[in-house]
Amino acid sequence: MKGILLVNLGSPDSPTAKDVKPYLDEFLMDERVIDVNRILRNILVRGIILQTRPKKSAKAYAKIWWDEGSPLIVLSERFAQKLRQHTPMPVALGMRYGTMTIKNALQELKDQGVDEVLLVPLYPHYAMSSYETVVVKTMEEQQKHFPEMKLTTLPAFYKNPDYIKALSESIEEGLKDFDYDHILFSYHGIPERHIRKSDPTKFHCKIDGSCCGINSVAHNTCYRHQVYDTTEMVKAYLGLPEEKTSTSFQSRLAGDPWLKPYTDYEFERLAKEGKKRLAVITPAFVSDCLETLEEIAMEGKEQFEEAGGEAYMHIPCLNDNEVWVAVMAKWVNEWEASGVLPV
Ligand SMILES: C=CC1=C(C)c2cc3[nH]c(cc4nc(cc5[nH]c(cc1n2)c(C)c5CCC(=O)O)C(CCC(=O)O)=C4C)c(C)c3C=C
Ligand SMILES: [Fe+2]
Ligand SMILES: [Fe+2]
Repeated sequence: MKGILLVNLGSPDSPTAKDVKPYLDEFLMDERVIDVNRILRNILVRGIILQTRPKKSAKAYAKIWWDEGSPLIVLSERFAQKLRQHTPMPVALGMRYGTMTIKNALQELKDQGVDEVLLVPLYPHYAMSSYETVVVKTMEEQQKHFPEMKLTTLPAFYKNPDYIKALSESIEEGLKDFDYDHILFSYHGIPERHIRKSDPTKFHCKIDGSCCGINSVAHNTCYRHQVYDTTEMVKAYLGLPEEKTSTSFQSRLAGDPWLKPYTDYEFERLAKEGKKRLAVITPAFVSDCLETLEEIAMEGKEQFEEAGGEAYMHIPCLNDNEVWVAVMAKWVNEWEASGVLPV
């Protein structure tokens, strides 16, 4: 029997430093997230970052935590629950980091008689620190614990017309009562080095957009290329004027150069340029989470208003939006019926 495994990033069990620490330890010790050799990663993560970050992150989590738990987990569960109503197949939900493990989710599917799994990384874009690490971890767990299971993976859906339609319509809905001067597409950042590492040709990606018009196999794994494609396709779908939109990258850690422009600098630039009413969308995330609810909806608002902005709105992620659930149901049900995956 076929079944569906949804995988998102994960969250700590509670917004306390005690629970945030082991979660961040697992997250940041992932070689695809902090991609230096193991010894250096140990020093960097355990010797430096984890000395102070858990307390700071726990405070941020406490600001967005819901009675039911972490927004990312609750919203992913709601999405899974709605998807179950649209497909006859068993649907399980696992997280790349934390206690809701991929192994347990695979076990849940096995217990329901599933021997053929479609893995759905809940990320629209390919990055080694998001999509790729989910695929690698799931393959490891499958080979180790469920060798009899067959595993297929949904491709990154950043330019799939059904996804673009669902995302665009959700943005349109979010904007219906907000008269905006500008829409900022803010994506999670990654170190520039990750772009070069993920380029199979080793020479295509120039990290300035000059390469993106040249057809290349590199685009299949280029996060920067893919997010700009999403922005352009949404702009085209909604007929948004060029001068009223821009793209930026949020959530960087100190150290190496990350993809630019940085979202926090953009808040200041846009406000100073007289864009008084700003809408922000965050399409790197399918579910609202710490990075959208705290960094963008709370901190971002403050930064924009301090720089002279007057009105600010964060448009929610797709979460358990009905159109989005129907799109995912269409993709998984087509896979069940004919083995065909969306492109
Ligand atoms: C080297 C560090 C990081 C990389 C690279 C990175 C890439 C990346 N992350 C997401 C999605 C999410 N990240 C979230 C939180 C988060 N991310 C990092 C670091 C990197 N992410 C940290 C340290 C944290 C924890 C919070 C903090 O201390 O600031 C979340 C939110 C999780 C939640 O519980 O709500 C998401 C989602 C993507 C898509 C991505 C690469 C494209
Ligand atoms: Fe992150
Ligand atoms: Fe390119």
